[in-house]
Amino acid sequence: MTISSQALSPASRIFVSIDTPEIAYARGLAESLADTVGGIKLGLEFFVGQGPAGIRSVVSGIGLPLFIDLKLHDIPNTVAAAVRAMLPLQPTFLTIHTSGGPAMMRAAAEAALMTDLQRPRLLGVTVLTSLDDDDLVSVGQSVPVLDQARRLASLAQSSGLDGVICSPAEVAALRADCGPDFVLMVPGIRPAGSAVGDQKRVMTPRDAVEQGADYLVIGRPITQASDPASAARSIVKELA
Ligand SMILES: O=c1ccn([C@@H]2O[C@H](COP(=O)(O)O)[C@@H](O)[C@H]2O)c(=O)[nH]1
Repeated sequence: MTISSQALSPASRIFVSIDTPEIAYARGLAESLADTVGGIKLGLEFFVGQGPAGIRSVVSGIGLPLFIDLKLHDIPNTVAAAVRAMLPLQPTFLTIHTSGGPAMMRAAAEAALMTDLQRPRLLGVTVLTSLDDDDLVSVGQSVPVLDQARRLASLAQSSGLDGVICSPAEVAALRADCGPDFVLMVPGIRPAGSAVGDQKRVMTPRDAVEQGADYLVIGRPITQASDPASAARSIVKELA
């Protein structure tokens, strides 16, 4: 599917990351942000706590695209089976790790087609935004983050994925490498003055979009704010 990033409204670029194991809290956040953001992301913390039924409870009737961010990483047969198992939830986006290799990515891409409904778009995690060059050295990947992200994004594209997760710092290079239709979904977003926490490669929302990001994944700067809807509106305003 071709996506024109320029056609996206500021609000529709924002996937709010609801990271909690609590179903009522997650549902409350989804309801309070439904008019302000473009999508809901639920990841490992929520899925381990509440499973598929919990996901249904949070997004039912909210009317926003669902991004299930489980970052699958296993042998091809197992990852493909997990992708198939997620299809009834009708996610718009799913994640797998590109470091699982081309066979795993191809198997996941084939599995994503096994639905009569709209197929999910598969995104590959390149280098986690919580890592820097020194972290890659410590796990035996002695190349700069940028080079590793470019390598993994190109591998993801040739293996049939729809896009990747990358930090804002790599967006411009990956856009040039992979073209306008390859989805760049970007966490590590921090409005000016907000706490960085465990993230290492960060940028403001506006700078990330100016670099060429299609979608922004934003968690704590919205969900931990005293007024999450107001925090989300400020970010939309910054992007407008
Ligand atoms: O490289 C990655 C991949 C995924 N994430 C996820 O995005 C959100 C970010 O939350 P913040 O609170 O805005 O830091 C979180 O769910 C991560 O699991 C990422 O940060 N980096």
